[in-house]
Amino acid sequence: MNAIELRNLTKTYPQFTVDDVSLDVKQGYITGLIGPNGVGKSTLIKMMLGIIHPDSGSITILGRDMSKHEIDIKQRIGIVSDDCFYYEHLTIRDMKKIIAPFYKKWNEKKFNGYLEQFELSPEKKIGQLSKGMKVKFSLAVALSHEAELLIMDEPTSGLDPVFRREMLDLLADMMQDERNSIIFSTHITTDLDRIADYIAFIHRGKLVFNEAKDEVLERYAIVKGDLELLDSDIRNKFIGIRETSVGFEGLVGNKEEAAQLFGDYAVLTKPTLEDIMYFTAKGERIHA
Ligand SMILES: Nc1ncnc2c1ncn2[C@@H]1O[C@H](COP(=O)(O)OP(=O)(O)OP(=O)(O)O)[C@@H](O)[C@H]1O
Repeated sequence: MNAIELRNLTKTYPQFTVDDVSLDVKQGYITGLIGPNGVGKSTLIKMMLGIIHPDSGSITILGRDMSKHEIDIKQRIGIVSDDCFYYEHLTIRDMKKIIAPFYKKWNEKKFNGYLEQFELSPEKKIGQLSKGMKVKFSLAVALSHEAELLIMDEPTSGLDPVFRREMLDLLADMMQDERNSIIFSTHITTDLDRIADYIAFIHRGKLVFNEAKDEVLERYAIVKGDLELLDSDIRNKFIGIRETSVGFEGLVGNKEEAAQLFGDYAVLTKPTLEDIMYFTAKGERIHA
């Protein structure tokens, strides 16, 4: 079963299009949504949350059509972002009084526990919270109403390393219940190395792939070698390539094919998610 099903989603801005994206977010797993700046990650997430509406396509969340059941769906999802549209002039306590009655399964004890754990004072005004504190507050809200699905837009970008680690542990705890799911947009790919099961890679408004992280890391390879190995046919085999005066380093999407092609003449290594993002952006080629 899928926690989220996006089908043929398209949204056009004057200078940018989310272009026919279909994506399944599997229930029971953590999916990382990765991609360089400005490729459409936030636009996709805002569509999932009903904040902006697609020009065409459909969004099904927890088995229900988002365009018809937004209020019911939002009972069951948690939203984590530093941009949560809370009222800036209210204190955390007063904001909670507005939010809590909306949720049928609100757990006040849990919420107060998270405020304490995250060192958030209930007296503090939302407008005075730092970026990281806003993320902590929205995480406290998300974890206090038994959300089955967390939708998180760049949740770790404003967080210090200590809380980042703590947050990843909290997410891992949530995943103990196998019905729960998380989608998590970021360009801090090391967080995903740690916790993601699936990786959805967006580039220039298109989905490049959505695959199990381990399979992605097995399928791609970094190839390093001398410049004399390169001619135009060989260059075309690379998704992205960086050439210097001493040699080249590039990303290929088929490790076996590259191993046959280069034999002992080049060195093949396992890429990181960051390598995949970097070379795909550099190569500017969609290969899905
Ligand atoms: N309301 C809008 N009107 C016009 N263009 C927009 C609007 N919102 C976003 N865009 C454009 O859509 C593109 C994608 O933006 P989006 O915020 O989805 O990217 P992103 O992948 O989340 O980037 P980042 O990692 O930098 O947060 C950008 O070129 C942005 O300028």
